[in-house]
Amino acid sequence: MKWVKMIEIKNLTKKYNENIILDNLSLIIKDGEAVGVLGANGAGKTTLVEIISGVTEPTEGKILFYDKDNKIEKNIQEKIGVQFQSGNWPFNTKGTDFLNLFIGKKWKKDEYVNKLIEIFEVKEIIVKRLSDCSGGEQQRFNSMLSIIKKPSVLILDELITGLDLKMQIKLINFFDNLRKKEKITLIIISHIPEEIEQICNRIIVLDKGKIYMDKKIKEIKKEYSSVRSFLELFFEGKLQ
Ligand SMILES: Nc1ncnc2c1ncn2[C@@H]1O[C@H](COP(=O)(O)OP(=O)(O)OP(=O)(O)O)[C@@H](O)[C@H]1O
Repeated sequence: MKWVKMIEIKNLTKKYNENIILDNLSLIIKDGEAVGVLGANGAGKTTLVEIISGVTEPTEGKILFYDKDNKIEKNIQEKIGVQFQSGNWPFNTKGTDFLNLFIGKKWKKDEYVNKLIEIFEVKEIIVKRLSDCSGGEQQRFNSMLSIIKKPSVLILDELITGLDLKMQIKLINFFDNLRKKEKITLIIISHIPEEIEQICNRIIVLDKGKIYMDKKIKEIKKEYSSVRSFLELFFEGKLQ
């Protein structure tokens, strides 16, 4: 089957003052791929996905979606769903306020939204002030919001960090099935190799703002038996 180039990153550099966070990075993500982005704290993972989603401007370089510049085609970014690590909710905001805003009052009768509320177990959470919710509860709500508009590219930043094991298993399976059924393109940042191994078919390892490795999960497993063993060698500095 012929593959389609979905996201193309060309010579991307991001600097904060004189600090180079992303260093002349180029990358192509194909339609329907599930890419895991790994690397140490501060490697530039969140900055990279913030730039892809349009939250942050690059210092240099370009992001193209289906060969179109995202600066010109702003509506392309509406097809991107993002779940970032945490939300800064305005005081007093409830989950239901966000649902009213995103979907309109009709969300109560929307079958898809109600199914998501059930899967993410947020029925009791959305009626509380988000600032009063626990970290894990906010995380569940954030993840649910990321797919509420049925995006064609979904970015998950540390999806399961801070969730209890039951929820971790449930959400990994949910996103894995969603990707297979809906054929969405997934970009997942995680420090949990098993999450990446189950959902993704490719990994990108960032090291100090550069791509250290870009490989198919199949090849990683063949060479190192698992993503965890590969990462252990990487972080111990035992890879060439
Ligand atoms: N708004 C900002 N201003 C200045 N420096 C920033 C800003 N945002 C990020 N950085 C810096 O950029 C670097 C990369 O941050 P980023 O959040 O992309 O890393 P990460 O790989 O996602 O890390 P983690 O695994 O800890 O989440 C860090 O050194 C961070 O301090």
